[in-house]
Amino acid sequence: MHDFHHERARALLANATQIVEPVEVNAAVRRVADELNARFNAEGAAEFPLVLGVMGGAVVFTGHLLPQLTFPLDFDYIHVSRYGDEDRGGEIVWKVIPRQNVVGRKIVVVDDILDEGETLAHVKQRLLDMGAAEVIVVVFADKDLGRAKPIQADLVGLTLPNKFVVGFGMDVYGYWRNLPGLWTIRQEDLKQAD
Ligand SMILES: O=P(O)(O)OC[C@H]1O[C@H](OP(=O)(O)OP(=O)(O)O)[C@H](O)[C@@H]1O
Ligand code: HPA
Repeated sequence: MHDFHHERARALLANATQIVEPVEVNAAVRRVADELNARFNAEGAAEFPLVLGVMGGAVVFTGHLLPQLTFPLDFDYIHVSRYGDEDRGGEIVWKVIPRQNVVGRKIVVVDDILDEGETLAHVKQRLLDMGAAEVIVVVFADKDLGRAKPIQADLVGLTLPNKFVVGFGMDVYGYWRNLPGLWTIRQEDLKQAD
């Protein structure tokens, strides 16, 4: 079983193409941090936002972003999945739902990627329905689908081409969230390929 996953993960990466170097990834995180710092450190701003990481994909971005934020904040996470171990989105499955600490708060939702936008549209609506005062959506990457999405991010680190991407928290069939740069998976290696 482990041999199977090891071989499959290595084969997927062997055929993949690197599209963003780690140095560019880090620069994108820095830009997002600078924008958040400018907003929440602004003259007269006395806000205390709740930063909410959307697990699992957001784990790496969140881990890099938080130490670069220079204003007082609260941190918590939610866990929601729409892709599971697939390369195409399906039903939204909540694994850890938002807690009551979202009520009345200004929330900075942090996720790795805005793809079709279904996940974050659902997350934002749920937070507002629970009584969040404001929801600011921050994504490391926004995939350029060439069409409108049900939600737009308030802050974006990088815009990516319309290809299946792995690295910096993003996985293919559970593999390679740990890559420090971004890679695209060869179309023929995806299950959805005909
Ligand atoms: O814009 P969408 O098309 O809805 O896709 C974006 C979502 O998909 C990924 O999560 P996934 O369901 O793969 O779970 P994961 O975070 O555990 O990888 C990613 O982390 C986003 O939350
Ligand atoms: N890669 C990995 N996970 C994803 C993607 C992607 O391109 N889109 C949505 N979740």
